[in-house]
Amino acid sequence: MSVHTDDTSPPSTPAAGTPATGTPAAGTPAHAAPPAAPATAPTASVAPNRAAAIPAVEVTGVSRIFPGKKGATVTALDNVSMTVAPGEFVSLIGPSGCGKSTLMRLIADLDSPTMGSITVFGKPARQARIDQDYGIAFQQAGLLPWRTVAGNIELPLELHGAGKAARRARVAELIELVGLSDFAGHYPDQLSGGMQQRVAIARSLAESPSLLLMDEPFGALDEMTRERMQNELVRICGETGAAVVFVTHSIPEAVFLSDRVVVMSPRPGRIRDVLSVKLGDTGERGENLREDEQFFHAVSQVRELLHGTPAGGAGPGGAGGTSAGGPRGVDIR
Ligand SMILES: Nc1ncnc2c1ncn2[C@@H]1O[C@H](COP(=O)(O)OP(=O)(O)OP(=O)(O)O)[C@@H](O)[C@H]1O
Repeated sequence: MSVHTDDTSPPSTPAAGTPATGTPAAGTPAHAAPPAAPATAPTASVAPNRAAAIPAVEVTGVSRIFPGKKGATVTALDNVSMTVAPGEFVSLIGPSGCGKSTLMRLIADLDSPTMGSITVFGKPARQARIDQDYGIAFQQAGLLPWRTVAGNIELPLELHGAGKAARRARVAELIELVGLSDFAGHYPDQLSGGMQQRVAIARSLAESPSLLLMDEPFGALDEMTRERMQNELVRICGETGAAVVFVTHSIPEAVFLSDRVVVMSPRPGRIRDVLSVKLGDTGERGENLREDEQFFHAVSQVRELLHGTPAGGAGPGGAGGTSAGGPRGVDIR
């Protein structure tokens, strides 16, 4: 997924030195099973048992239309509605150009919807950005090369005026959380890509956000490192209780990490379907899950949905079609 060069730097990740190109990522479980949603605009909604809580993210009827060439327009998103519960991990998956990054950027208030509204913990996206209510992790780690691991992680705390002692204590905690205790004094160019990504994730967690926006954070990593990072992300989300909106092109990654997978249609981006993937609480999602039959089953379901054949066999307009009837569930607990 791409983020365009007119982007501003991510809000809660230190702006300085963060490339203008990149992609976001991130959370924990909640299982969606909204009753009915309009067939024309499937809605990824919050699970009934969380309905009382203020959603981490609420996207309502959002469209984003960009000016195109010669007076034409590009509809990147068309009437998208989606709710992410506190502590829930939701992945967005869909063909290239379907608007995943656009949606992320709107949630992060790096861009504004043409129509519709977005709230983060009940606040307008703009206010949530000002209040630093979320952390962002991008495809490129975006670390400052002249700062050490500790210095990079510390930056958002420094920028927001935290005292030295508090910063040091928090940085030590975060470095341990991402398993880089032996590398606190190293510089980014002394680290592997996976280690740099862990630094970026630690930095995005510095201010203990209740929401992480992650746009293909592991996209540039080799498969083994990527799986290790996924395991770590599950563990971190379990420990912090953060909600996560996570963009990926990898179906197994989405299934492994998520409570729900939101499948988007080709441009103009709409929510085609929502799959509830209940593959266990964070503590239960270990390596063995990747070999589990239910995991493969969920992967197949998402693949079918992506190809436009809803899981369950019916076409998009059929009984088992879009999430108008609620997300499908795969539950191996
Ligand atoms: N600032 C912009 N100006 C014009 N068109 C844009 C702009 N940003 C995005 N678009 C268009 O909106 C559509 C969605 O782009 P977006 O980057 O959100 O897709 P994506 O799903 O993230 O793609 P990918 O998976 O390839 O990264 C694309 O057709 C893109 O060209």
